[in-house]
Amino acid sequence: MAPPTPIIQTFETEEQVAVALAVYILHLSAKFIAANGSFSVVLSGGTLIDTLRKLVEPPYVDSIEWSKWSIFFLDERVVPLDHPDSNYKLAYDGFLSKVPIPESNIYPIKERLSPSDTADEYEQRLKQLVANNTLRTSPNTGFAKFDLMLVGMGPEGHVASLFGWHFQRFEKKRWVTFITDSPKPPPPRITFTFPLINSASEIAMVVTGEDAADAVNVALGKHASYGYPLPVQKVSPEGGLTWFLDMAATSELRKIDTGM
Ligand SMILES: O=C(O)[C@H](O)[C@@H](O)[C@H](O)[C@H](O)COP(=O)(O)O
Repeated sequence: MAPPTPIIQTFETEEQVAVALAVYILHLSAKFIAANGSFSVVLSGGTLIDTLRKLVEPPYVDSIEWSKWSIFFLDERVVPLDHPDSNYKLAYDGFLSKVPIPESNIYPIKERLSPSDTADEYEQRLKQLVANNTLRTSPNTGFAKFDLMLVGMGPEGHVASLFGWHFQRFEKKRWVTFITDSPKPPPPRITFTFPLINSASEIAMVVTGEDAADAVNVALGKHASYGYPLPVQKVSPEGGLTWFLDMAATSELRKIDTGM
């Protein structure tokens, strides 16, 4: 079955993106908790965590059943969890420390393993969570089916730690893989693979700021089907895909094509 058509939402400012994202997450949280009694959320690092700031403020923060949430990491830098480069630390300081999600529902990487062992261990943990019905499975792919992934994009179109000319983006079998030469520092990371990402129920692509404008133009502009796809163009979940963009991120997309 063809994936559903993406919904593209553009807002004047990043502040408006933050509000719209909070409303979207609030609705999905209520919907999945009503249906399944739980809500599994996967976080990217980067500016996304700051764009989640409205969710931890009234009225949103008080309308969410945080005890039903579980938190996973789309990609993670292989550093201790209290290291300034850690996505867990970024998420904890900016988001997780401000909401009552039970600690046992938060799934950071295991520290002090090699990148390869860190990826293996995280993948095994996800498989155990599927086996004990904490996570659901996609009947189509056999991969875990997360309720919501919140995905950022780098200026050259990477998502998670899946970069343009690095082989990890082609992985078909693994759920979680590793990279030791990430072009975005720090080099050692683990990352969800595309088959796992695209098994999700809902993905929000949250992209703000002028640095992203060229890649947004490639991904969503009229030449999107030309040439070799950026990693972001391979985000195509079974469920819904919603883009949250500010005007700065769409500045190239909105330029009138004069043919010159
Ligand atoms: O660990 C990471 O670096 C992130 O998970 C990465 O994939 C991020 O989401 C993008 O690079 C966008 O980052 P910005 O929002 O900071 O541009």
